[in-house]
Amino acid sequence: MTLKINGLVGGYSQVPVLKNISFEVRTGQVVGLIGLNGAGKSTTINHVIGLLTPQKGSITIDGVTLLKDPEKYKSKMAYIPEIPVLYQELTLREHIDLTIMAYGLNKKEAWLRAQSLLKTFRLSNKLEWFPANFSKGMKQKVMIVCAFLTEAELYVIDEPFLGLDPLATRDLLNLIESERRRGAAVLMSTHVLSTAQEHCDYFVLLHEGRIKTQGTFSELRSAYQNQQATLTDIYLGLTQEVTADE
Ligand SMILES: Nc1ncnc2c1ncn2[C@@H]1O[C@H](COP(=O)(O)OP(=O)(O)OP(=O)(O)O)[C@@H](O)[C@H]1O
Repeated sequence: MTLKINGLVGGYSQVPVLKNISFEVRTGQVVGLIGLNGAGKSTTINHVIGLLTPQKGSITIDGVTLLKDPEKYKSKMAYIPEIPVLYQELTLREHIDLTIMAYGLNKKEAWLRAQSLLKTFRLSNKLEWFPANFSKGMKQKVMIVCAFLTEAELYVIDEPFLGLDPLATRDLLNLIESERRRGAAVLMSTHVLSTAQEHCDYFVLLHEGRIKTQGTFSELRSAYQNQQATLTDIYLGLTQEVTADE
């Protein structure tokens, strides 16, 4: 699987927030989309999931655009939004059934995976609960369970660690790693740079809708001319550089 973003110009109505964005996410890769507030991370993700249409450039999954074959494009992807979106009138069990139906999964196999995910995220005894009864973190865990039970080829995760407790953060990171080993690709935006440094193997640093730099951590360190630099050092260095430029 290859997600290819090529020369993307995009954004909202007439305002092109993103200016010529190009990067790729391949099978077995965890790519971190890093940037300051308002850099364009969520806008990029909204283009990838098809909420926004490119003004210029293209986004393809294995050569297919959303326009050309929406079913094929979307079936390869599972998305976890920054703010959980759940159906108030559906129980946790019904959310899982709905996901199984929407992705055309084998019900028995998918429920086996769901049971294991529910156990991991300590939700096994809450199958009959409605979203109104869940805390913010629990809602996020429901989104995680539903996304990961699909065994997607590509996971798109917007700010995955906000609102998760340390135990759930660790469990999500373990899950991402095991899915990566299975052959899935992950694109995630995050501000938690220490975690990104440890768990992503490629980084795209956005600033004001442009890619400031991209590469593996060792490539970023080389470009920054400091082999001891942390991702936070590089990020802050980039910010200062940008501020100084202005
Ligand atoms: N619905 C919208 N309509 C118009 N402009 C928007 C909309 N959403 C975001 N923007 C603008 O697009 C730019 C990029 O925003 P985006 O949400 O992609 O940033 P981000 O990197 O995800 O930031 P954060 O870390 O704060 O979530 C900002 O200038 C923002 O004001």
